[in-house]
Amino acid sequence: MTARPIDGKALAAALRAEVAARAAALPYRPGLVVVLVGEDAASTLYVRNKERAARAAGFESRTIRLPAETGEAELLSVIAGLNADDAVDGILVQLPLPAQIRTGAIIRAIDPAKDVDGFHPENVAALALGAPRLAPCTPRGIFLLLRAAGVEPRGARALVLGRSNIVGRPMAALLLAGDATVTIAHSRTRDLAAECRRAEILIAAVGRPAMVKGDWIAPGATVIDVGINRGADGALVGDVDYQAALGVAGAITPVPGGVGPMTIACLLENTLIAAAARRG
Ligand SMILES: NC(=O)C1=CN([C@@H]2O[C@H](COP(=O)(O)OP(=O)(O)OC[C@H]3O[C@@H](n4cnc5c(N)ncnc54)[C@H](OP(=O)(O)O)[C@@H]3O)[C@@H](O)[C@H]2O)C=CC1
Ligand SMILES: Nc1nc(=O)c2c([nH]1)NC[C@@H]1CN(c3ccc(C(=O)N[C@@H](CCC(=O)O)C(=O)O)cc3)C=[N+]21
Repeated sequence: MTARPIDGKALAAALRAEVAARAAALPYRPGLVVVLVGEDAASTLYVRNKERAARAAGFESRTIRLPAETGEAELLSVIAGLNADDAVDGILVQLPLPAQIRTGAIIRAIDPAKDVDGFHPENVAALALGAPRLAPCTPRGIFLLLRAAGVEPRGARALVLGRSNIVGRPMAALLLAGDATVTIAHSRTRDLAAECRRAEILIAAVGRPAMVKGDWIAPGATVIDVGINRGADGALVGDVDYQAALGVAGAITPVPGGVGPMTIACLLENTLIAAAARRG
């Protein structure tokens, strides 16, 4: 048996086209601003992809690039300016931030109505209470991928590998809101392989190249690979041993071309949602 690949690139293109059509019908252009502090290679790539997608959707899109040595007070004042700017519907501060800046202080400073990452405590709380407002883009994109692949979370045993604030935790909350039976595994989990093997839906978000082996996967399971890692040859590798998984899983997302493009499409969708809520 060969697993069915889930084409995130195609689904993301469809969602982006839908967002562009909805944006074209508005009497204003939705505005998205990305703030990038320093020059982390992966972040630079992501920011470029995002800017291109936002422009193609007809958004007003801007990237503010600040030097790596920027202080917290300086970044807070940039955010205050964006909060006050009526043309700005969405603010995304690219993570990770340099060590001299407290990430929590920055996230709390963003107007929750413009928090298109869904990382502000108010938006996190809404999701935790089962009534998501602006949901984090990667988990939201994964949820849409599952739906498009015809995978029903309701009643399914789901395993989320990873508990970060940007992927693992919100992913678990969304799956729970979708009536899955959710387990969260992490670096202190005793028998990772055994936990994975029980899952009908396996979401890998650890940041370890090809850590999830073929024999960790239940036959027929749906495998979502969030990992974006650089292999020895510089190529992108996911968190799952893709070749091995193909022979066991029922469906699987590739890297690249799986979760990543959906993250960007959902960022555009969140910006549209934020704009509609702010501007009516
Ligand atoms: N495609 C996309 O759109 C996106 C992709 N990514 C990618 O997804 C991956 C994860 O990102 P992110 O959540 O930010 O990463 P973090 O490093 O913040 O979190 C990793 C999580 O994995 C757990 N973990 C790490 N090593 C192990 C191990 N050996 N065994 C078990 N658990 C382990 C950690 O456990 P503990 O908490 O115990 O330390 C932690 O909860 C990365 O490759 C990242 O590049 C991220 C965002 C978007
Ligand atoms: N505030 C904040 N929000 C984020 O959402 C956020 C962040 N910080 N920091 C970094 C991670 C990582 N991330 C990715 C998004 C898209 C791709 C992506 O487009 N990937 C494509 C292309 C990759 C390529 O061509 O190299 C793919 O997987 O097919 C990857 C990674 C968002 N993140």
